[in-house]
Amino acid sequence: MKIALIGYGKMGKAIEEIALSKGHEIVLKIHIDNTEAFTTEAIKNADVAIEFTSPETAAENIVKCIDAGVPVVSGSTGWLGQWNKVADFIQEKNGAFLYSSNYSVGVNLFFELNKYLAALMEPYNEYNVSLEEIHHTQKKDAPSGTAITLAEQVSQSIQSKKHWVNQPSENKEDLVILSERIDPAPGTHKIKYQSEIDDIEIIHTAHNRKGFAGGAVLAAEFLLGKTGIFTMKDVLFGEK
Ligand SMILES: NC(=O)C1=CN([C@@H]2O[C@H](COP(=O)(O)OP(=O)(O)OC[C@H]3O[C@@H](n4cnc5c(N)ncnc54)[C@H](OP(=O)(O)O)[C@@H]3O)[C@@H](O)[C@H]2O)C=CC1
Ligand SMILES: O=C(O)C1=N[C@H](C(=O)O)C[C@H](O)C1
Repeated sequence: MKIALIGYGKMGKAIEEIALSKGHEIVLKIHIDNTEAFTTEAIKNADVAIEFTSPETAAENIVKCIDAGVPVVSGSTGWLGQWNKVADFIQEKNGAFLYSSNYSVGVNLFFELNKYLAALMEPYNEYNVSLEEIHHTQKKDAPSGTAITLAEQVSQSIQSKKHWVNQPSENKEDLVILSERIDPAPGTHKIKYQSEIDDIEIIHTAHNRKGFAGGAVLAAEFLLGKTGIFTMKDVLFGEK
C-alpha cells in the first residue's frame, strides 16, 4: 500500500516505522516546512493518507485529501468542532474516512470497558465520577481527544453528568476532566468513581506510541477500497 504521511512529527515517524516493517511504501511526507509539496498531484500517488498534524490544520488537510479522491485516516485531535462540515464534504464526494481519537487496540478495548462500567454505576448515585489524563508537555490540546471520548461515553449512561469541564468543579452536573502535562507521558487516562466508602478506578497507560501507530496502519489497511465514514470500532469489531 502506498501511504502519504500528512504530519511527520512524533506520530508520523512512529507510523512510518510500522508501515515499512509491514511492507508498505511511504510516497509522501508532509510537515510544516514542506507544505508546498502537499499538492493534489502528489497526494494522488498515494492509496491512502494518514493525517496526524494539529488541531488548527487537520480539517483542511482531510478535505484536501478527500478532494483529491484519496482515503484518509486521521488521528489529529482538537478539531472536532469542524466535524459536521468535514463529514458533509466527505459524503458529498463519496469519500473514505476513518477517525479515532485514539488508535491503540488497548484504548479501544478500554472504551468498551468504560461504557460497561458507566452503565453498571448509573443507579449508584453515591459515587461521583471524574476523569484524569496525563500527556507530554508538547501536547497542544486539553483535554485530550481520548478523554473527551471517554467523557461522552460516561455522560451517555450517567444522566446527572450533563457536560464535561476541564477544571475542578463542585457542581454535580459537571463531569470534571483534569489534565496534567508531564514528560515523557505518551498518554494515561483514568476514570474514577468515588464514594465516602470506596473508590473504583479504571486506568489505561500507554508505555510508548507503538499502539497508536500500529492501530493507524491497521485502520489504513481496513479503509482501502471502501467508501464512507468509519471508526476503530469498525476495524476491531467489524460493525459496518
Ligand atoms: N488518535 C491517536 O491515536 C493519536 C492522536 N494524536 C494526535 O495527533 C496529532 C499529532 O501528534 P504528534 O505527532 O504527537 O505531534 P507532533 O507535533 O510531533 O507532529 C505534528 C506534525 O504535524 C506537522 N504539521 C503541523 N502543521 C502542519 C500542516 N499545516 N501541514 C502538514 N503538517 C503539519 C508538524 O510539522 P513540524 O514537525 O515541521 O512542526 C509535525 O510534523 C495531535 O493532534 C495529537 O493529539 C497523537 C497520538 C495518538
Ligand atoms: O497528543 C498525544 O500525544 C495524544 N493524543 C491523543 C489524544 O488527544 O487523546 C491520543 C493519545 O492519548 C496521545
